Amino acid sequence: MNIKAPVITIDGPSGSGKGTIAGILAKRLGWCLLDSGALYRLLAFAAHNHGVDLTNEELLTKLAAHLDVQFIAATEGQLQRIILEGDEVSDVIRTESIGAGASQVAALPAVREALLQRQRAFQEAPGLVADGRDMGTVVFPEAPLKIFLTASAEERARRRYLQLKGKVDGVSLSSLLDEIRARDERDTQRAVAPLKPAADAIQLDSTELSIEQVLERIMSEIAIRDIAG
Ligand SMILES: Nc1ncnc2c1ncn2[C@@H]1O[C@H](COP(=O)(O)OP(=O)(O)OP(=O)(O)O)[C@@H](O)[C@H]1O
Ligand SMILES: Nc1ccn([C@H]2C[C@H](O)[C@@H](COP(=O)(O)O)O2)c(=O)n1
Repeated sequence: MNIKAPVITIDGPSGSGKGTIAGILAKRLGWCLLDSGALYRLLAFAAHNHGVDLTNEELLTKLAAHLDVQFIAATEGQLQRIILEGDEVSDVIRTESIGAGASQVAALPAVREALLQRQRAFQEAPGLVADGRDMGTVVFPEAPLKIFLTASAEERARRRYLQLKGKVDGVSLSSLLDEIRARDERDTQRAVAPLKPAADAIQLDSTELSIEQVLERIMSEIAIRDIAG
């Protein structure tokens, strides 16, 4: 019998805290981590490096199928590291412009299909925490716990501003808010695998919650379902 490892999915819009929560949760549970947005970001970044236009679905699909990428799991003092074609790109793929490119390539159906098995391959024992936009609806529809994490666009822009201020030149709250709204629009309105809560997802609005309060809510849902041993 093929018993699959349990999956906790965390979907939601940009800046809602998915990546932060997924990373801490995976560490606390000792589970694997899938940052699916990183795959779309890597594709946008690789396309830029190889001179592939972000509208060229055929070439992007080939690039997606052959992406030479390595995720190195987080250790005690270090976050997860991402290596693309031999170079560490963990930080350079995090800019808002790569995020916008990722959102653009993510709207192409053949690109999503090319990345599907690569994402499912992360489902390994003892379990997987997966964050993204379609984890609960498309990639892991059988997941025993699905979280849809949101926060107001203003709060998400404020969080992003605090994160980038002092590290990135010329960052402004109003341009971050515009970028977040544009990405929300593209991610929710695309025809294939749009950002939306799965029918059986628990919706959590983190606008007024701290990171620790969000984690507490999720840990109690894990306990109710008895899915983490
Ligand atoms: N509940 C919270 N309260 C305050 N700050 C938060 C909260 N959750 C996350 N943050 C902060 O908000 C910022 C964005 O969080 P994070 O990168 O995890 O969002 P995300 O949903 O993964 O975004 P993206 O989809 O763009 O990768 C980080 O600086 C993080 O520390
Ligand atoms: N499962 C996913 C994950 C990400 N995307 C697209 C849409 C996002 O705007 C972009 C970057 O993701 P982030 O790193 O900000 O989480 O990638 C998607 O379509 N599906």
